[in-house]
Formats: sequence, structure tokens, C-alpha cells
Amino acid sequence: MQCEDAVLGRVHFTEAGEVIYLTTAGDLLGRGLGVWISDGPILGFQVDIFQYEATSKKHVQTEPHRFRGVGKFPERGNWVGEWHFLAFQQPPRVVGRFHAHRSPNLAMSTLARKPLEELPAKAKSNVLSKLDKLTEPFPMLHPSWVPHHLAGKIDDVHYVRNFLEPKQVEEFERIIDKTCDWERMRTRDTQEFGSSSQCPCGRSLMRAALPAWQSTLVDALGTLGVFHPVLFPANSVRLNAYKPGQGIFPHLDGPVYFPRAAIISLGSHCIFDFYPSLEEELPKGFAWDRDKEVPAAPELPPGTKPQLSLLLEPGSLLVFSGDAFIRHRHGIKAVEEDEITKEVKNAKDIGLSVGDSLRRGRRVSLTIRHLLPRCNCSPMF
Ligand SMILES: O=C(O)CCC(=O)C(=O)O
Ligand SMILES: [Fe+2]
Repeated sequence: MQCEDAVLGRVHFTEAGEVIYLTTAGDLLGRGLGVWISDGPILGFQVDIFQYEATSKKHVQTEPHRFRGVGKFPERGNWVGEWHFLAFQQPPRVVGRFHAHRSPNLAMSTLARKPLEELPAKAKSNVLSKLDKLTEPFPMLHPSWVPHHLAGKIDDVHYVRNFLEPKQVEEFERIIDKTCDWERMRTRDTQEFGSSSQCPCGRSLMRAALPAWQSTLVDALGTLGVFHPVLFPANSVRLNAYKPGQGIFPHLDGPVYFPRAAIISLGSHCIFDFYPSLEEELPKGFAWDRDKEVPAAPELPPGTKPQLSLLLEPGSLLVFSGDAFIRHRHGIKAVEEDEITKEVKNAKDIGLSVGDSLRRGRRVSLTIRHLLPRCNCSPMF
């Protein structure tokens, strides 16, 4: 199938009504998932596509692109239909045509272009309204996430209290203490799971299975829509352990990861800060700042104050995406005691007031993300 310059690949329509798309274009890596529906002579399908250049060092799109195709039911041979783009929170708009061939063996370069026939209006509108009904909201826009969204100066930040029960927190801490092989750093201890050595072509890391207890958490985040089982599954878990007085310098996680991070806190609370975004060239690729022990990025101007702070409680889940991920550095101050200031957005919900202070204990966090594969040697998904 080919649609304008945006999509080139194979689409599979399953008997169960699913649509699966796999990019076959040059250096693009991509996949898509969706649904199809028919009414009499008309077939409509909708697919969320996540694709990026394998060699790109910039941030990829923040959400999958959603497209819709509608045409006469395909017979053998060439197939043509309307191609609609469903931009975020906007009605679908026709952006061109798709051309396809109903044979898995035909190379796209030989695809003959057929003129688009007039589609019977009633059947077409039936198909479109059925697709509207089947349409799932974009990830994290599901109504169940609304109460957890922190409306304010920085969008795309969600906080869930008591995501884990105290018993689960303890159980995970026990497993971590028993099984972790920490890399000791000055600012914290750390260990990353989900990937191992470089792949044969040298562009990605080989996939490694997550320990069972982490898989359970990762699967739960998939079910809740934080990650997508096909388009951007969570495949990377970084554990960080901080003693009182340790923290993490303000940093951006970078384009190595799909722009969303989920952080589960165990042990002590901490205050997690987001900093104002700067009008700067964003870091490309991945470089490590050895002094600060975080991904490298230009220094914030001295004295820059956090723009949004959150108290992360043990058992809580923090999810940030979009601009909060791409442009606003985040960090944790290296202090032994946290002061509640008026910037601590969720202090009141937790029953704390400005001026209160809390002593830190040992905190362990799990940062769960989608590490973007950069080749097809060992697909991470
Ligand atoms: O420990 C935390 O909550 C933050 C960790 C973090 O920012 C990271 O691993 O990139
Ligand atoms: Fe981070």
C-alpha cells in the first residue's frame, strides 16, 4: 500500500477486523495497528502508525499518526480509495488517495495507479460513522486519565497516587535488594534492564527479557494505555537508588526513548522538579555527561528555579510525555530533607502545607520507557 509520501508498506486485514501495517520504505522503521469495517460495497479502515527513520537522532513524532482509508471493497488486483488524516482533536480531513494491491507478493514499485471511482454516499457514511464509534481515544486521553492530569504550567504530566499497594512496594523492594547488580555512581546507584550488548549492525542494542516482576508492571502500564503493545511497548526499565542527600541533575531523557516516561517510586518520597524549557537546539542522539551522570544537554542558566514540582510518594506512578518529556528538564535535588513550597503542585492533595518539611529515606525508582529500535537485527517490540 502507498499513500502520498507518508505511508509505504504492507497492510494485513485479519478476519477478526484488525489492520496491521508494516513499513517497507527504505530506512523507515514502522508499524501500525487499527480496525476495518465494511458496509455493502464499501470498506473503511483506520490505522495508528508509528514510524521513524532508523538513523534519525531527533525526536520522533510524539503520538502515532492516525489515518483512515475508504474505498470500494477490494477485488483482486489494484485497489484505490480516499486517504484521510485524523489530526489530534480535529475532524478527519481528506489528504489524498491510497493505492494498494491485493496480493502479498507484488512489489510496490509495480503498483499501477487506478482512478478513484465515485463511492456510494450512504454506504460510505455508514462506514465512516462505524469507524467513528470504534475509534479509541489517543493513548492517555482516555477519560480515566483525566483526574490524574496535572493541569498547569506544564502539560502532559500525570500523577497517580497509590498505584501500588504498600505490600507490593515492600515486595518489589525485597526483590530489588536480593537481585540487583547495581552500578555504583556518585549521585546514585543504577541498573538498566531490557537491553544488552550491541546488535550485529551496531545501530541498536540487543533485546533482553525483563525479569518477571518487571514484566508484570510493564504489562499493567500497557493495559492502562501508557504504552502500546505494538506501536511503542515499554521495553526498558531503569532502576535508580538514592540515599538521603543524593539526587539526579536536571536532564532530558532524549530521543533514544519514545517521548514518554513512567516512573514508579518505592521506599522514600522525594520532590521531583520540572524546569522551564529553553529556546535552544534540542540534544540530538545520546551523549553522557560524566560529571553530572545524566544525558548531556546545555547547562541551565544559573539560578533557574523549577517551574513545577511534585511530591512523589512511595507506590506512586508519574507519567510525562509531549513537551514535558521533550523540552522540560527534570531532576531531583540532592538534599536530605524536602521543603514543601508553593510550587509543589500536589502537596495539598496529600495533606501537606507550604513550610512543611519531610526527611528523606532511601528511595528506589523504576523509570519505564520505550527504547526505540534503530534497526531490524533484534526487534525490541
Ligand atoms: O528517579 C527518578 O525518579 C528519576 C530518574 C530519571 O529521571 C531517569 O532515570 O532518567
Ligand atoms: Fe530522566
